[in-house]
Amino acid sequence: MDVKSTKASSILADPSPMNKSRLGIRSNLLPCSQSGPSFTTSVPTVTRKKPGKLDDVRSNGWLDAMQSSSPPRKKVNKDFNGVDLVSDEAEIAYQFWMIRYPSALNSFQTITGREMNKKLVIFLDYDGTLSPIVDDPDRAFMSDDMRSALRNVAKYFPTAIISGRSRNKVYELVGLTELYYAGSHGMDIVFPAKDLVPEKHVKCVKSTDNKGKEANLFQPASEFIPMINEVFRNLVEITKDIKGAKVEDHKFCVSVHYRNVDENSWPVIAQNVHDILKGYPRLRLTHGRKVLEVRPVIDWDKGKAVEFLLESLGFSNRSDVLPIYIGDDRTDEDAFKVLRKKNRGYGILVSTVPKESNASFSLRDTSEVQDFLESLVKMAQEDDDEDASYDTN
Ligand SMILES: O=P(O)(O)OC[C@H]1O[C@H](O[C@H]2O[C@H](CO)[C@@H](O)[C@H](O)[C@H]2O)[C@H](O)[C@@H](O)[C@@H]1O
Repeated sequence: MDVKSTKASSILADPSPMNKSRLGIRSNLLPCSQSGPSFTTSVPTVTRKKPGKLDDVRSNGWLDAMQSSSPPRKKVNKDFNGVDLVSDEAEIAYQFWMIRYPSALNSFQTITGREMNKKLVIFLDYDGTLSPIVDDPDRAFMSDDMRSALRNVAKYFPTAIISGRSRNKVYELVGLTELYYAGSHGMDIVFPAKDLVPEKHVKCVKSTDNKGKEANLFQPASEFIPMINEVFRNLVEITKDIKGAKVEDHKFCVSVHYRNVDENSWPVIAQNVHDILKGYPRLRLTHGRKVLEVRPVIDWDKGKAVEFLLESLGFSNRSDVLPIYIGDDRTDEDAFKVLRKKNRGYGILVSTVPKESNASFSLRDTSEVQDFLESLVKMAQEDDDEDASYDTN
């Protein structure tokens, strides 16, 4: 489906990178924060079990990153009738922030640039983008309406999901065979056998896709599977007495959730993960939304996965292709950066609160993501109708 495009000006304020060497600690134990949050809060006060024991995670920034890893709950006041009012100040701050990251809904024509005949390629994150953030990661379901919007989008545009979850898990949650899936932050990609294997990535092997058709499988971190299995078991063991902690095995990476852990125990959970990682110099830590993510030290992330998919679908270096990436998490910043750096396509950040990002536009929440996807479908249908009426005239 062809659409047409213009370039929008976009505004970015990059956060200053953390001075890692100043901290004098090993780089794999540092938070890999692509876009440090601008609204950090202080480290929680805890009663130390062992004096000095938690100094590692205090000094290396993990606790600050954990504190700011997900939007705080909105401050709600009551009006005279007891009706909830979200703080005006928060809304004003959000409106100001939107000057820098305009709503993708209000900027729809600019993004899709209908007059330039560009082919859109849609990339989406899963959690927080297609499904709302919930306490239990196993219950992060997509609504039927969202699924239907996604199915329709995929009818018109090549559409891929790039998730931190394992590829099987994200497919299980989405359940649409018509999409491309990249799991484990892009370290597990399946794409149709007819598509191109990017030359520099000879590691592809033959496999089958979700329809049982022949496909190519790209797993750049396959040698890490035994190590990830081992670290998963160690993390399960070390966190088993921390109430609310949950460890997920994503095949090429491991997630340690602390959303349901009492905040006073966050330093303990961080220190435990830190202690385990000391034994694995080839693994590193990144921060997601109330989750610590352990993954291999390889030069691969969601940004690289976007480039890989564009190349394998034959869309690389094509000026008539416009990639759009929608995501809510710090790991999505790698994808936003790729699009921004190459000055092609647009990153759209999903956020209910102001935060620094390499994205160019914003959407407030999953319901706005759904609206955006439905608008894409409507636009594509209108273009089809236009073409049909042109043909019959
Ligand atoms: O890249 P994504 O598809 O966004 O995956 C990132 C992580 O998402 C999941 O965790 C997040 O969503 C959960 C469900 O809403 C929530 O409970 C958790 O606090 C969030 O961090 C998933 O469980 C993780 O393994 C992914 O790494």
